[in-house]
Amino acid sequence: MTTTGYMSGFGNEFATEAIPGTLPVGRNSPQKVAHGLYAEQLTGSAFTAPRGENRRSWLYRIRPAAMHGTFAPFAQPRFHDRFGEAPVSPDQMRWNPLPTPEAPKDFVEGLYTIAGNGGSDAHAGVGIHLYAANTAMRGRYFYSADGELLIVPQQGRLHIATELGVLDVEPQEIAVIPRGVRFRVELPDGASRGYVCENFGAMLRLPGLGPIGSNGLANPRDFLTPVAAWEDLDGGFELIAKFNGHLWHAPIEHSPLDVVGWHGNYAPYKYDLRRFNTIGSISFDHPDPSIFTVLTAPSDTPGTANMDFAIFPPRWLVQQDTFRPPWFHRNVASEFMGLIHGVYDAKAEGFAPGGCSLHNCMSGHGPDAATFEKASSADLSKPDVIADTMAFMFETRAVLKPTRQAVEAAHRQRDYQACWAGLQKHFAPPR
Ligand SMILES: O=C(O)Cc1cc(O)ccc1O
Ligand SMILES: [Fe+2]
Repeated sequence: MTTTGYMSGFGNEFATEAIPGTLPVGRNSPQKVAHGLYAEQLTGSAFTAPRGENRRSWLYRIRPAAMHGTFAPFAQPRFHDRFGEAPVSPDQMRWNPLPTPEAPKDFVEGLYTIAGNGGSDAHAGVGIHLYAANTAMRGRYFYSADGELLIVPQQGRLHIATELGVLDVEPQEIAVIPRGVRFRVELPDGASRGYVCENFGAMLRLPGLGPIGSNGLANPRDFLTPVAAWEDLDGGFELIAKFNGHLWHAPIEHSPLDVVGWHGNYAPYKYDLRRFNTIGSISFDHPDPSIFTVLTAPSDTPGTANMDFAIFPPRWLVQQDTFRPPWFHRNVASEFMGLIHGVYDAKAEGFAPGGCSLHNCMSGHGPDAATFEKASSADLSKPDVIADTMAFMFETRAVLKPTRQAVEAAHRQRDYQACWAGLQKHFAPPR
């Protein structure tokens, strides 16, 4: 039964039942569960993780997750963890959008790994994937045991039916599916594309706000977790798993989306990026992009994230005696950027919605020549408004190694570095 609806809050202890009386009261695993269901715990953190980090949910379902056939390798050669097979150069790189598939492709078939680092063994790093798909997943369910999936649709809505409920997301919204949670994606608008960050590290969370105070950036109540929804389907279905860097599939005789009620704090969620409370300088200078962090996945080193997810939303620029767009820079972190909507303020041309760029550790980058010329002579007595735009960045601690298919792709802009070639020498030392 497909119930739709959401519960608000980030990482809350939720409780939801699609049939009243499903959830046991005062215990998790009674001798007999209501309505003939099975109880099953799904744990996303070490059992003994500190309370604030501890994530698990109790699922009350028609059949346990253990019931399926034997896994065999699943051939989808574009989706994998083989980062850096081609030499990893420090070149700045940019790509046009992934072409729309000609043949039918569902979400899993449409995934295309562009870069990554680390892996599931290390519980550190990320896989960065694009997707371009045109059909619903039919009779097919997927999960990643390797990482949680941060899904950023760029074109076309996604109807994501998960074990814990249904998420409907549209471009400028994101969805996060925890490691291990099984789901099916349908495409209400047909041909769809976007970006996926598979986070092998500690789970994404809201950043600390420090002196910003108790409100701002992404506010917890704007995160939405689905209410329980179940389907009771028998048939010859397929369960696809990403496990230890490889894809596997097993026959399954029923839909695994059969959870009638659940409670806990390990669950998928969605967030509308347009709700982000953007904070910036109201005096001078352009702040570090950490001010735009939506979610962060920490590493073992305090303050040095495995991965940060930052956005560049519409905002006012009012800084005085300041070069207002992003400055020229080099960072220890590595930056993968995508554009969901509109134009990005550091790139006048060539960074297309659906496209992406990679600026690795210590590789110089910044505004292109056209943006530099315009911003260095802009009238600062008036505020600028950056409207109708949504870019994002997956920023990682370790070098992002592009895949061979990404380095060799026809849709890679081999002339990307030329965007800085027109920067003039203006040096005029005093005589
Ligand atoms: O490279 C980029 O465009 C992303 C970025 C934006 C910004 O405002 C400051 C630093 C930074 O890396
Ligand atoms: Fe940058």
